Amino acid sequence: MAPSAEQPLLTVEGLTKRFGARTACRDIGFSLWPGEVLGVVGESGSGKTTLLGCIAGHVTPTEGQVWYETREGDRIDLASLSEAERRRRLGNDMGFVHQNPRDGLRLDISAGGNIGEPLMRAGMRHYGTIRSLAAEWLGRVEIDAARIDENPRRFSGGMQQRLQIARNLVTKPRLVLMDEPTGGLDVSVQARLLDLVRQLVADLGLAVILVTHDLGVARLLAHRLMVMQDGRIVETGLTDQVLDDPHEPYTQLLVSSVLPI
Ligand SMILES: Nc1ncnc2c1ncn2[C@@H]1O[C@H](COP(=O)(O)OP(=O)(O)OP(=O)(O)O)[C@@H](O)[C@H]1O
Repeated sequence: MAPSAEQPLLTVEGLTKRFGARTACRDIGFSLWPGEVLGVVGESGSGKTTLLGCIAGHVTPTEGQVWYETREGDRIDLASLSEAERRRRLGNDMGFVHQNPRDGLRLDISAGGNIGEPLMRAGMRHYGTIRSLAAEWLGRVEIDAARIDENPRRFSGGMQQRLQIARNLVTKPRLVLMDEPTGGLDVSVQARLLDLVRQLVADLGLAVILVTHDLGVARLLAHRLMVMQDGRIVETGLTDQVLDDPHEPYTQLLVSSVLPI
């Protein structure tokens, strides 16, 4: 179970996103508590990625608020902040793991550089400390620390994804957004990565919003599930409850694999 806390880390209220005549997200509202893993599932085009983008700041909502409880205890609306202000207030408190690791890594620098860069951005200056933290994090994501100076272009897809995760977690964010983190990988590589993610999330007490097509991934990682259809939340509840005893007809179809997700 997710640890309890007095205040939600994130509260989304009345979030709507329209692209011209198309409404990708409609009046979305939910809260996420520290240490909680929330899975977001639904068929293709249901608005999952748009919702994640609105929280991450990649997409500007048309209406609504994204309240965030900062480390200092302030409640700020991320939807109303400029990019610079968002960076200033949030710092490294929120990570984003892309489906394609190439979107979240720098392929022109070494593996160690990919982990060290966010530390330097956070103000760390001592080269020896940065390098030893990078080596430690390579080990934590099961990459041989001897490969610290290698370019990640030479890594397999699974290794690149693990490096992307290390780059995101090294600065100790409290919230990590994940968009299909195991999407492009072989089944055996997926299983190993899922184990690793599950362990890191538990060890670090991370809150996660996980967008996934894969209900198996959702079952393994998520404490709670939110089912989206046509931009709306149609069902939400504890993961086992939603998957084993879905109440809404749409969720029943989704769980019985009738829908093309
Ligand atoms: N930049 C955009 N411009 C116009 N329409 C968009 C844009 N981004 C998303 N949409 C539309 O918004 C709706 C929701 O898309 P979104 O990508 O959020 O769904 P999704 O559930 O993440 O789907 P998938 O699982 O296929 O990624 C879709 O109809 C999509 O075509």
